[in-house]
Amino acid sequence: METSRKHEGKLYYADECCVFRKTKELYGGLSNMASGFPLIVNGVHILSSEALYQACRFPDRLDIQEKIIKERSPMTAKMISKPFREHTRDEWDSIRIKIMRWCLRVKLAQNFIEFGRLLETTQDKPIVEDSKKDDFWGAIRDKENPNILYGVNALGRLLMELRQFYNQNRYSYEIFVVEPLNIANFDLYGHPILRIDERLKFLSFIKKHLCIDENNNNINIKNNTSVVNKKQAEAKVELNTINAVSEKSKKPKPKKNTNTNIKNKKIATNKTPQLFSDY
Ligand SMILES: Nc1nc(O)c(N)c(N[C@@H]2O[C@H](COP(=O)(O)O)[C@@H](O)[C@H]2O)n1
Repeated sequence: METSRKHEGKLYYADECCVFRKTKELYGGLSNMASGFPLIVNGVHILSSEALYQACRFPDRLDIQEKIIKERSPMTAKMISKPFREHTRDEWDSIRIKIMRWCLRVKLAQNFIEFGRLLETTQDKPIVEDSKKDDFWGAIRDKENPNILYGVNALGRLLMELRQFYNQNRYSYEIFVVEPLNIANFDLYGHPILRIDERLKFLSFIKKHLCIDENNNNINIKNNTSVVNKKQAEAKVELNTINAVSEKSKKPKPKKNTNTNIKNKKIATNKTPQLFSDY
């Protein structure tokens, strides 16, 4: 159970990580606050993973779920839930990581090209949500050295876990089929949340963007302008640009850990296991 363990904070060097705060920044799409990654659960259209996560707090309150889901802005969806926090389901703190992991899996299954591409651009670097005051979901900048962030970074860690899952299971059944969580009252609008199965949708997406010549069994990408192809080309250009920029901006590392507040904190690098696999 999450509550029985203390989550360990980690120290991150921003210049070695993929950091996101604002949704319009390079890695902003990793934030639950990002729009452009719509979801459908039990046939209900939900505009962001934030709205889905917040709605999961209130399985017994259809009215609150509806208020959250009908909000256009993800941030407002979170804010609108605040006055109702006392109605949050009882065991929330012990299941919120599981719920967030599930929300991210749905985001990937239903936005495979866009979100997968974004995960790819993070290579194998630590992913960190740069937060002003939330050192559980994100990590907070050190006042003396803003290159240093410290926090549990739960969202960043779940995204790294998802990236690993994506790299190991790309185009597989597991990516496109997301089972509901095995917890009581995992409900939306009074009905149990059902399995999400995006296989047919993804297949028809692929078919739409391929020319299938059934006479000689050839499969061609339409005029080289298929969405998949174009996105992959764009991702390559973007990655090259990121690499070029980070090569250019290689500068001597700032002095590390001179600040006594952070001296004994664990430093996270891309070699540090930082997943939540046991939850
Ligand atoms: N207040 C706020 N502003 C942002 O810009 C954020 N990215 C977040 N963090 C996100 O809030 C969600 C969790 O909220 P609660 O645990 O219900 O407070 C989660 O998506 C964080 O990533 N918060």
